Formats: sequence, C-alpha cells, structure tokens
Amino acid sequence: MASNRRNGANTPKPSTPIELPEPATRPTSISSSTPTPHQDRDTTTHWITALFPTPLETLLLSTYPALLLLGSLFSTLSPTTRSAPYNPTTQSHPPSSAPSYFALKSNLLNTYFVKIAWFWVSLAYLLFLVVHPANGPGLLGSRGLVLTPKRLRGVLRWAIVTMWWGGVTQWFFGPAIIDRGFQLTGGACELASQYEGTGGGEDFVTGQACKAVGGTWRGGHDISGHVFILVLGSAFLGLEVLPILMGLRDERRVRGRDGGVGAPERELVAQEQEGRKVGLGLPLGVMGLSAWMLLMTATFFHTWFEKLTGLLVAFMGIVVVLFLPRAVPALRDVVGMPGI
Ligand SMILES: CCCCCCCCCCCCCCCC(=O)SCCNC(=O)CCNC(=O)[C@H](O)C(C)(C)COP(=O)(O)OP(=O)(O)OC[C@H]1O[C@@H](n2cnc3c(N)ncnc32)[C@H](O)[C@@H]1OP(=O)(O)O
Repeated sequence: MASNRRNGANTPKPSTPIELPEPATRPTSISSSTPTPHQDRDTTTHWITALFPTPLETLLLSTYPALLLLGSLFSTLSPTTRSAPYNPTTQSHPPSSAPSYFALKSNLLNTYFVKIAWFWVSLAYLLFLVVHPANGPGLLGSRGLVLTPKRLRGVLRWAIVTMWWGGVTQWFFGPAIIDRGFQLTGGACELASQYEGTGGGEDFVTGQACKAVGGTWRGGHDISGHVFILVLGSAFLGLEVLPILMGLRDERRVRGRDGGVGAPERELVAQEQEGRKVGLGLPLGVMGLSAWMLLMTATFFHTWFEKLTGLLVAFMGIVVVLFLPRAVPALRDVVGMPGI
C-alpha cells in the first residue's frame, strides 16, 4: 500500500534497524516494555495510516474474500453443483443429492475440525507461545518456561479474540450475537408438531436450542458461523506468526505518543532466532485446513450475504485486537503487538 510505505532518505533499511538513544521525554517503562516508533517517524502522516496492513498482511487478509468469491463462482459455474437441489432452511444440499463429500454436514473435517475449531486455534496458538524462542525461553530450553511480558500480552490478545468468538457464537449476556441478529431481522423458531401447544417457539431463543427440539430456525439473517470462525481463527494465527516468519521484511507502522507514525523501535529480527520454526507447524496447519474449509463452505453452503456478514464480523475482532493497538499507544501498552 503506497501510503503505508516510508519514503526517501528517512526510510531505514529493513535489515539494519536503527539504534537510537532514548528520548528524554519518553517514560522508561514504555521503552522497556512496549514498542514505540523510531525517531525518524513522520509527524505529518495521518495517524490512520498506522492502521493500514503491511503488504504481506494485505495479501493474507485478501485471501479470505478471494476464497469466498472463488467458492461462490464455482458453485454458480459448476453444472453439478448448480443443478443440485439446495434447502435454504438447512442452508445445505440434501445429503441424498449432495454434489460432493464436502457438501455433507457430516464430512470428517467439519465434524472434527470446524465444529471444534476454537479448540484447534487455541491449542496451536498457546503451544506456539510456549515453545517458540521469540516469545522467551521455551519449555524445550535449559531455563524451562518463563512467563515473559510477550507471552502475557499474547495470552491477553488470545483471550480478547476468544471473547469475541464466544460472544458472537456462544453467549452474549443471553443468546449469542448470531442468534440475536437472527431474531432482530425477523427470524424465529418454528416448532415441530409435537411441541405445538406446549409453549411458543419464542421459548427457543438460540438456533441450537430450536434445532435440538426438532424446530426450524427460519426467517432471519443467519450470519455464517463457519465463515466467521474460520476467518477469525486463521487470520489471528496468521497475523501472530507473520512477524516471526518474516521479521523486518514486512515492517509495520505504529503511532507514537507525539502523534508521529513510524516503524516500531524494536521490531523482531526473527531470522536470527535459533530454532525459529519450532511451534509454527500447528498454526500453519490450522490455517491451511481453515482455508480449505472456507472454500468448501463458500462453494456448498449459505447465501453470499450470510458469508459476507460472517467475514465482516470476523474482521471486526481482528481490527480491534491486532490493528487498533498500532494507532492507540495506550491500548498497545496493554495488549502489545505480535512478535514484539
Ligand atoms: C503461557 C500460556 C501457556 C498455556 C499452555 C496451554 C497449552 C495448550 C492448551 C490448549 C487449551 C485449549 C483451550 C481451548 C478452549 C476452547 O476453546 S474449547 C472450545 C471448543 N469449541 C469450539 O471450538 C466450538 C466451535 N464451534 C462454534 O463456534 C460453532 O459451532 C460454529 C462452527 C461457529 C457454528 O457453526 P454452525 O452452527 O454450524 O453454523 P453455520 O456456519 O451458520 O452453519 C449452518 C449449517 O451449515 C453447516 N455447514 C456450514 N458450512 C459447512 C461446511 N463447510 N461443511 C459442512 N457443514 C457446513 C453447519 O454444519 C450447520 O449445520 P447444522 O450443524 O446447524 O445442522
């Protein structure tokens, strides 16, 4: 992104980070614990540019709409998928005429990966925090596990993203945001005949409760939970491990307390980290499976609008936890930034 790049003589070479003396006005607690911009920061740049993703982050984030478009395009162009009957109430093709194994709700990846996706995302991320040397002495090292500030902030970012996942899909002071959205847009539980007369469908305020009694969750806008969880989980993992994988080759920008925007002072030179691949296999594996299942979801399930809202709600969580701290120093002091 052109406006995201520093220009001319002020640009430090990515491979040679500039060592600068601490400015007299900078509180020592900040320089010792959280990233602050280089002194060559551009005070004329608008703070909003600190929110812009780097080129590699842009590439990562743009894969999600690209996969959704690709899947939707395939389902429109493929004669087999296009002609297969689709049931909008179950949001799927009937199993008897499913155009592919991955069009079945019972497919193994759906059952053991997506339906418990937050477990896999959490496991991959927490293990990465524990074992990768960039986060501090690891379990595999001679000093044993040390609870470093980087690890604490990493756990905090994971906890916030987890709360977003929980609020959207599980519980939000009552029904989850997805269920509340469904009811607000006119949806309700239509009960199966054996429950009629025993109480209203309004007793069942979540899609899960409604389906559990054989009812039909019908009439409202149902944000795609699959798109949401797959995008939120894999984008979180991707943005967390990217600085470790790429180091200064993909320099981020942050806004300092004086309003200037520049590169964080202590960007990680991950290439110098010994054993830098340790702990990255599971996050990358989860990201790969998520990409595949996102493509399958886009091809065989949901309407395009349900997929779009799933994507947008996931991006909201990512922006708050991983991009907003770059522009808000006070927030950055608390949650930190991946790799720093
Ligand atoms: C320093 C620190 C040291 C610490 C060191 C620790 C060490 C390491 C410890 C690890 C510790 C971990 C701790 C984790 C703790 C937890 O997080 S455990 C929690 C685990 N639980 C989960 O992950 C649950 C995740 N699932 C969910 O959130 C929801 O089920 C979902 C997936 C978002 C909701 O999706 P949904 O209801 O299926 O809704 P939706 O996408 O709208 O789909 C509609 C229908 O189309 C179907 N469908 C849609 N797309 C597809 C598709 N692609 N294929 C098939 N069917 C589809 C759906 O199955 C659904 O059908 P029904 O099932 O309703 O009939």
